[in-house]
Amino acid sequence: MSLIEKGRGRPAMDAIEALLTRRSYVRSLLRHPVPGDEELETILQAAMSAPDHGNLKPWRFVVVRGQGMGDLSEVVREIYSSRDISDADLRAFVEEIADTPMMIFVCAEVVSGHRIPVLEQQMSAAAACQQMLLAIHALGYGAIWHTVEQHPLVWRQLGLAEKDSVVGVLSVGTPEPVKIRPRKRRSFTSVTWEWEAAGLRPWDGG
Ligand SMILES: Cc1cc2nc3c(=O)[nH]c(=O)nc-3n(C[C@H](O)[C@H](O)[C@H](O)COP(=O)(O)O)c2cc1C
Repeated sequence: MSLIEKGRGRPAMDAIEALLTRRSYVRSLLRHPVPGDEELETILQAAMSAPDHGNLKPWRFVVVRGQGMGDLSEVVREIYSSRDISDADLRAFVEEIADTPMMIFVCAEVVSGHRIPVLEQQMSAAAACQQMLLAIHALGYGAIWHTVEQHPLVWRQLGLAEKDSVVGVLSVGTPEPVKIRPRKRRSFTSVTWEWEAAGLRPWDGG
């Protein structure tokens, strides 16, 4: 069975269908089950196929699941407890993290001073993030990409140096089916042009 055929007891989605139907889910809609070890390996391997100038693989993935989510929520509590946030909001945020079934941090672990600029390396890591989102969706799970604040506690826990960045954290789980509607997407035509010698022509498919 090929990697792409693996899906929770059923064939994984066709690639084009996965591209056209991927959507994000707010954390509160993500439940257990999470991808098992074999599926997780497929997701992580998909990330390794991201475009990568210089073949640097300038990224680091950190999977957080099980008790790890509780530990992570305590790190969040420590960071936010000194901030201007009410006890109730802090408690809700910490609980939201602890209740998230799984997270994957996607970090750009860049090579400084390389002929490949750091920005390109970071973009590669972002492409790896998107590869994971698509694989997660194709395997029948849901996810959302969130920004991560640069904080020494987080950097230490993720094993990052100051030059590195976190391009995002993916919250992963099984979307609660009752509340899910298909996403309406704008047509590509409003943002696409055809090159012509006389100037760009709005895309009309001709
Ligand atoms: C780099 C990046 C960072 C993001 N950070 C956040 C975030 O911190 N919070 C958030 O609500 N959405 C964030 N988003 C947007 C969501 O991941 C998601 O794309 C958005 O809710 C639209 O949903 P869709 O993916 O179904 O179009 C981010 C997206 C990207 C690409």
